[in-house]
Amino acid sequence: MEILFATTNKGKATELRAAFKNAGITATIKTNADLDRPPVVEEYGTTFEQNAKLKAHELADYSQMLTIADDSGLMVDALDGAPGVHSARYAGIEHNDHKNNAKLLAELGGVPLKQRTAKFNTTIVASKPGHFDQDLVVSGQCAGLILPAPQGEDGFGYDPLFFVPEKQKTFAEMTTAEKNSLSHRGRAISQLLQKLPAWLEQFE
Ligand SMILES: O=c1[nH]c(=O)c2ncn([C@@H]3O[C@H](COP(=O)(O)OP(=O)(O)OP(=O)(O)O)[C@@H](O)[C@H]3O)c2[nH]1
Ligand SMILES: [Mg+2]
Repeated sequence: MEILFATTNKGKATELRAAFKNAGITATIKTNADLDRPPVVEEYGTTFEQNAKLKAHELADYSQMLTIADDSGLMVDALDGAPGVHSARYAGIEHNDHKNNAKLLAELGGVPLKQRTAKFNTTIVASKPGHFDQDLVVSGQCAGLILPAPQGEDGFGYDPLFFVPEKQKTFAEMTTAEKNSLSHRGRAISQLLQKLPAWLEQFE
């Protein structure tokens, strides 16, 4: 089986491929980087589900492949849920992980650790070209704390700041397998893998 993962984020692709492999699924996972001039999707939705559907539908139309897309974000309680659906472009137009992390730390300046609670969400949508009214939608969450300084070298995005109390580690201090075992994305992917076989059957 060949699946397109409609993403430009290499970290997401690494985690999804590892989770599929760990579950014994032998699908070939392609991403936008494997396509010739893939469309750039404008993520103008106001929810994770809307943005995941925008990515899945545009790339499914373009590639005519079975397509999944992931829209994720970090919700920080002391910031009233920001950056939320705007997590990728938190630092503005010229954003990158480093600038996003710096902005997050600045916004949380002076807030004590106990009040730096946050939650990650991943929503994944699976879409079949021509059948967008039958999308499969799953989500996963993970709770943690935003540290006052980065810790760890692995992962991507806000990983060095996101501390998971049960493990006493940030996501950036975990292996891919360990992060997948408890992360928002890992949980969404396990929902996806549970539901995918029955969802695919309706198209046979
Ligand atoms: O610390 C993190 N651990 C994660 O597990 C994680 N997953 C996503 N993110 C960040 O949150 C935004 C999502 O935006 P997003 O869903 O639009 O993704 P993206 O724009 O990077 O790629 P694409 O899939 O849209 O092409 C981006 O800034 C990502 O870097 C994470 N940060
Ligand atoms: Mg994006």
